[in-house]
Amino acid sequence: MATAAADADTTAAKPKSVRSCTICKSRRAALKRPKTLEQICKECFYSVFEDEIHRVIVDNHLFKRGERVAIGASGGKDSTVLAYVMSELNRRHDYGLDLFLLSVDEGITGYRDDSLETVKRNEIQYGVPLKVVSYKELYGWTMDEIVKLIGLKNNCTFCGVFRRQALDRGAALLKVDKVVTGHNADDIAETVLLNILRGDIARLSRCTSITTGEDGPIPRCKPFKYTYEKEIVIYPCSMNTLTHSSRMHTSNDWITSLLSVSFNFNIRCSSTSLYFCIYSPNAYRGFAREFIKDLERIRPRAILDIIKSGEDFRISTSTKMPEQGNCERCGYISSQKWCKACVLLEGLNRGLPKLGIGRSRGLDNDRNKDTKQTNGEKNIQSKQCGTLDF
Ligand SMILES: Nc1ncnc2c1ncn2[C@@H]1O[C@H](COP(=O)(O)OP(=O)(O)OP(=O)(O)O)[C@@H](O)[C@H]1O
Repeated sequence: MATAAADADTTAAKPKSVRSCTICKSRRAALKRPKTLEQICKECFYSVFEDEIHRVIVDNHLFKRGERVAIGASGGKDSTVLAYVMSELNRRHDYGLDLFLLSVDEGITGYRDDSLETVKRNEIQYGVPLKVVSYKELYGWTMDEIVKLIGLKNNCTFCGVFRRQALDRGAALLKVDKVVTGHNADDIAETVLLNILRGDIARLSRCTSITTGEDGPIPRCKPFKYTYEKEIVIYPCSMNTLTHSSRMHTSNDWITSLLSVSFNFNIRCSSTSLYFCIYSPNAYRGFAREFIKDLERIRPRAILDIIKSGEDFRISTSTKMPEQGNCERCGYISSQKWCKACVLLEGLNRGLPKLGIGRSRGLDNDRNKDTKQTNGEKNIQSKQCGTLDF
């Protein structure tokens, strides 16, 4: 009778087929590239990963020589890898950029305080100066205090609105020309999907742009627009002699896989921020994320295809987009009388924290409808969606 042990012995006795790297054809393949499913060696993975990002930067003319660029650094995996890759490429290809790390401290105990320690280490490791701005100093409130007042529901709205503005304010203090963020291909595909599910045409039309905010105070770029999240996770490992289990490429448990290997990388990112924010139940985004991960398992190209679909959406020429002006209170860019941060702050300070949450409530009630007809034109306004975009 065959036993499990005997089966295991037979399997162990089978000679393993040794594949060579499909790129260099000489070294042994060490991993299946998540984006293309090519079997490649670590060295080739390391260089295609960086070369693709370099090509994205060059082909999209993301930077000009001499520009000052702030890297939005949360201490999480994406922005930590971004900070490393940006400083490497800047040096190797002589972009001539002045790089800075810019962190927003939302005041979330046990989450951001831990990841900020990582950013402080990165400042020293990569030799890139760091600026930290906090919600407390900018708005008088920490997220801990806001959550205490309003509870978990809707807190992402406050955090997303405040963070976007805080990054702009920090960037202005640093006098930078651009901000880069670690939004990756998975994030963008998720956002496309969510904007479709919400019918948010205004955001859908801009969420796939590699550079946004050119009409605002400081443009934002996403050099990882076509970079897969799984590859961002593998990249630090490929620099070392770590071996990856195939599980890492197959499901969401790559996070667990990553945490289970030694964090002895050149790139150190905070393990706390590998998980979602402690205040963010974010169920809706969570479903979209899971859906995209499922699609990716069946067909890795799905992520790029969703981004492509988002890029190819055309907004009807009779649709009037919101006109940008300035907040009458703080001067920040706004299509309303007051910017969203001022509306939310007014609510917090008046003890009416729900003021300004939702699609048509708040100070600008009458003016804040999603759509209204003006001379036969459909006027589209963005809906609140928490931390979704920058
Ligand atoms: N507190 C922050 N300070 C500075 N930049 C931030 C902050 N939070 C987010 N960002 C920027 O926005 C990007 C996307 O943020 P998001 O909250 O979606 O985190 P993420 O996808 O987990 O990225 P990361 O792994 O870098 O935290 C980050 O990669 C970073 O560039």
